[in-house]
Amino acid sequence: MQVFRYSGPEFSPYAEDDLAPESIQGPWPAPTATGPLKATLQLPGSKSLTNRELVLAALANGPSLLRQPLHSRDTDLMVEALRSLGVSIEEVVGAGTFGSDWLVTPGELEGGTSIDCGLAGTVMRFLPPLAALALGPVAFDGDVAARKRPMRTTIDALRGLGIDVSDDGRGALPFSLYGTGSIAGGELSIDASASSQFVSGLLLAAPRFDNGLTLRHTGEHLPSLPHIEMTIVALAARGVIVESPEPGVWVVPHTEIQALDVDIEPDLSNAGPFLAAALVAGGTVTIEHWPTQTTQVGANLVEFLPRFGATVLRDGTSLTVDGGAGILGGSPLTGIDTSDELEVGELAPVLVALAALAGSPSNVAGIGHLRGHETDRLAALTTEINALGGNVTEQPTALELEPSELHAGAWHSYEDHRMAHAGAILGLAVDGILIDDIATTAKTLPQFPDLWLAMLGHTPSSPVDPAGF
Ligand SMILES: O=C(O)C1=C[C@@H](OP(=O)(O)O)[C@@H](O)[C@H](O)C1
Ligand SMILES: C=C(OP(=O)(O)O)C(=O)O
Repeated sequence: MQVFRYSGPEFSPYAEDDLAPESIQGPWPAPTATGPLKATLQLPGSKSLTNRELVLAALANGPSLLRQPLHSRDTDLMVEALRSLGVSIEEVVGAGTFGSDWLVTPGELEGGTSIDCGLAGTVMRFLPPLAALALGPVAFDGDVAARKRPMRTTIDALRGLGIDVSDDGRGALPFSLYGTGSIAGGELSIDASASSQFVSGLLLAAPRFDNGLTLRHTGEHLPSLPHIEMTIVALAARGVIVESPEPGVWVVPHTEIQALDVDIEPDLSNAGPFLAAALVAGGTVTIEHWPTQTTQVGANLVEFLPRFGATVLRDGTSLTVDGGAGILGGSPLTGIDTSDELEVGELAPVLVALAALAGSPSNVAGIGHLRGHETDRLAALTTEINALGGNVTEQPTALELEPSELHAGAWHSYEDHRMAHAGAILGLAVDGILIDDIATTAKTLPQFPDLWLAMLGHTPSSPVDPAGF
């Protein structure tokens, strides 16, 4: 078996103080697959669900227990921000494999604080409406890369709600708001075409506005609709019924947000690269605790991976992707053509990585707003795949891919966890891919390098069945 220059720790089920795989210094040689897979994995909790439940628990009418939440950079930033606003969040020993549960006890929201959003869209878009309910100033900033992400809609929305905001006019971080302790609410129009998170952030806080909120999206385009649905379902579970009398309009009543103990589902979008690996290496990858019903966009992998040639099997609460012989076993992938609007934009980097390895052309369309994600994902994917010999044409809102032989080379992650995932997928089939910053996966899955190696049979101490190797 090939030996990799991996110097990270043996897999341990989460070390509280060591979330980032910082022990991995320098470029990470993406391991190639040496045979068909037969791996069974558990994955940590969903970023999107964890950060919604943290916000709702912070605004609720009593304490809420979050079981098996995600412990990662994005969720830790949310926890720290809420604590600094006066919310108590205690670590509680739970039954989860990947860290403690969180007991969230709401308190009176206090301003006079600064919030580090890191590069987390959910922190920078969900927290300002909540922070505006506090009394006093709250400053928002984040990583250098975060200062490029679209925030004008949040800033305009706050002003539309009567909140005083000071910013530098770029429509981006940093900015400060001055809360007066309450928000009247009522009618508000926004253009959420750059991100669904603008809508979700307002809906999450709106039950605490004196008059609730009637929110109208005015732009032509509204991305990531399933994530708005996730927000509406999470609110409903806490007794807040959001009505949508017509597409792009949401009515949130002024009402109490009920305290609720919740189980956080595993992150199905982060299952993407692992399930995709079966199509490249061949064999099977099974994810345990796959929910039978979910609002997560990762559930759509069940629809997309078969279009490349996979078979998907459900067995109780496990989901298995069978890649057959896989590319490495001589079975080429079929390229895909997505519809006009890819609602599951979060999955795009994984789909594009598979498309780059496919034996027929692909068109991954309707992903223009991914230019405002952790990086401009259309530009980053095009640059990196083409640098390896790929044939990607970047269109304003789509990527077109033609089959091409890829070769060894550097893969830049651009501080984007899903770019790192895409590089790892290519590395399964292409020897000599060096990922510059695998540690960036700590944004939503600090265990990514360990789990990836374990899936490939490299760390027998991990919670993976290495049978078949
Ligand atoms: O609400 C959420 O949890 C998310 C919404 C989506 O954002 P966009 O609408 O900006 O794509 C998604 O891509 C992101 O990863 C998570
Ligand atoms: C777009 C993403 O993240 P964020 O929540 O920071 O927007 C993502 O995880 O793909």
